[in-house]
Amino acid sequence: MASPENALVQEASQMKDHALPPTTEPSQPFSKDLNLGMFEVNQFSTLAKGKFSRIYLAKDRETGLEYALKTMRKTDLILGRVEEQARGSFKIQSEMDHPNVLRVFGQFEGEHEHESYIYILMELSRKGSLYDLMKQNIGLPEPQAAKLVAQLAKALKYIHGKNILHRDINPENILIGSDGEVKVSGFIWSKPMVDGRCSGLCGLLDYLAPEMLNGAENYDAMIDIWCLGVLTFELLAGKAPFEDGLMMTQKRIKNLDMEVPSFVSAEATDFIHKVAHHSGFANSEWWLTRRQILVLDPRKRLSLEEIQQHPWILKHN
Ligand SMILES: Nc1ncnc2c1ncn2[C@@H]1O[C@H](COP(=O)(O)OP(=O)(O)OP(=O)(O)O)[C@@H](O)[C@H]1O
Repeated sequence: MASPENALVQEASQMKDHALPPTTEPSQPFSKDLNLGMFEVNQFSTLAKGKFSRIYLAKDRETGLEYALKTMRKTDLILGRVEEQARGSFKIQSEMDHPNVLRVFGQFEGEHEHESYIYILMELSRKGSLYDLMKQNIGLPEPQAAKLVAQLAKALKYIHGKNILHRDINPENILIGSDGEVKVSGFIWSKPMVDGRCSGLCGLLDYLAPEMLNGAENYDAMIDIWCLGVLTFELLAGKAPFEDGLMMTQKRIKNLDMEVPSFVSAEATDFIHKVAHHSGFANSEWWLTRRQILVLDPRKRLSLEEIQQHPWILKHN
């Protein structure tokens, strides 16, 4: 099973001065120190619960702008040994500025009913997460899935371009913006790469890459591409490809033991599948000449550029 590892402790970032633009959606970090009193928070209506957090709708009393406020009890973070990661993730995410990455606007600390909390003020995702979206569906329509995957590839290219590995791409960490666009979040396990590589075991069991499970001391950006492949499968099939008991899931990942359902189109299957299961594709020109996403050897996985050029992505975008 995934076990946490410590990320770098990082200082909270310096916020730049700004004036809030006259829109209903927040777009800039705050120039002043934040505190809970500045926001109207309905504590009885939780937007969602995370592993270490609760997320509330928070309205800026001065501007009326709405945010999502993530509240994390310090005791829970310390017990879960993730306090450093939580602080580090804010630093990483606050330096991101991309339409497909969830924005964070500020971080502050405070006391509430004799407990210490860390608060993170974020862009509000009004449509929840991919996890919420998939709860209602048995697989998404392919055009919708291909659009989401294309946006995710763009977001990952941006994140990798900032020398960061996300390391926890999964449906709960992909939020949906007001126009249905992808917003990557959940940077708690994200880490800067050193010479293009990272180390440590982390992430959701169903999404762990084989090189992590095989104990690779360090790995590269292909780890996130593996997760993108697992996610593509789950978006289309309605369940993750290796979903099973704890030990079996690991075994199945290592053996690439998965079966794309027959209702998934040939192009989409081609995008995600190990061809051996589908003899119909074993001799296809695409398979023989190009690499795939869900392959055991990270060096043979599609790159983010190749993903964007895949016929299934091009057809629906
Ligand atoms: N900005 C947001 N707007 C709306 N809902 C959100 C927002 N951020 C998170 N959520 C909801 O809360 C859930 C949990 O959030 P998140 O995954 O960030 O918490 P966590 O599990 O404590 O943290 P992490 O994934 O970093 O370990 C998400 O799956 C999503 O449904």
